[in-house]
Amino acid sequence: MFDRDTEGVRIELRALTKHYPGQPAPAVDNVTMDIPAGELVVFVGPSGCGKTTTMKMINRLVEPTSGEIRIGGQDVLSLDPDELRRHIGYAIQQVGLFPHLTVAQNIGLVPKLLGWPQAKIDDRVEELLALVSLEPSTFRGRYPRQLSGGQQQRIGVARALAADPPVMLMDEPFGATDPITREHLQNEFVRLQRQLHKTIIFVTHDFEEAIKLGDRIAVLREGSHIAQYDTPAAILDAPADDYVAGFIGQDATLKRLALMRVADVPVTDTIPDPALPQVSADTTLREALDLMLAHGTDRCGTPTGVLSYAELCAVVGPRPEEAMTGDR
Ligand SMILES: Nc1ncnc2c1ncn2[C@@H]1O[C@H](COP(=O)(O)OP(=O)(O)OP(=O)(O)O)[C@@H](O)[C@H]1O
Repeated sequence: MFDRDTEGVRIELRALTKHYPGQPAPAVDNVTMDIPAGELVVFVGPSGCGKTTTMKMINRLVEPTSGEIRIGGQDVLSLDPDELRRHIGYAIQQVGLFPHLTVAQNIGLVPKLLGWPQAKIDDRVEELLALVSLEPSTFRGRYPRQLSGGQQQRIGVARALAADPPVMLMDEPFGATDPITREHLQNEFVRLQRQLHKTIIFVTHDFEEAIKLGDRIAVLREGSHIAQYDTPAAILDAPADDYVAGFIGQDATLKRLALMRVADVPVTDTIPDPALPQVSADTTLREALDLMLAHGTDRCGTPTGVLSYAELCAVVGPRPEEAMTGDR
């Protein structure tokens, strides 16, 4: 199988099509796309455009009508589907934890199927619970009904990571949580992916989530046709057409701030001021701006000094619409 290495491998879709029987048009129509090794690619698009169908063909929960899928160069359609699924992490909104199994048993399910010795499974469960910020001694023996929605989704992500697959498919995995929990899970997930370098396809309706998590975003139309496939910054700077611009909405500048971190901005005032609200190097500029607004100040303390509102605005430069009406 393609997972001799636990870091990501490339995924290639070639003329991939799914026509469900009895439907007038294909749900996925002739899609060709490369997902680079170790990158997180987000599929965004309206309900029914074929995001889930595209994803489910990759782990063969849905059989393609035609086309090719390669993972790490290997032809997926020639592999045994059950065997394939044991080597691809899969996390979904409904989580799908088994109610009669403990957290530890749920996480250990795939490693057990793969024949890992129990001691190795136990170690892995401990490691994964810590990774998703749940105290192992508190949570390993609990049943899913004894967890909050956000905790269940973390277990879902831990379970998908259990056998250290190079490829993860994630279908709105944080969808069922409130905005604060969701933001927390997203931040943790960004941190995790920086360490793990999996190849991840992540489906969401939420363009903000796509910007925050994606190395690249595929904006999809009906039939999974690709409207634009590029980095978040490139899409925000130059949306391919009105359809893509519609996803970005009015606040492109704020979204660009969410892409940058405090560490990206050189500050001129390098004298620390502990009286100011403080941010870390990893805080996004959007969060730094929110903090300034919440404290009614135009400055905040950073690990290297003081960041001002003016410096923060300067990094995003002119807004795209201003740039377009500039001196041309
Ligand atoms: N098993 C099925 N049989 C027939 N049609 C289906 C089946 N599953 C999905 N479809 C249809 O295929 C199209 C694409 O569905 P899909 O679930 O892939 O879209 P999606 O973009 O993931 O939508 P959502 O964001 O609402 O989950 C829809 O028109 C849907 O009704």
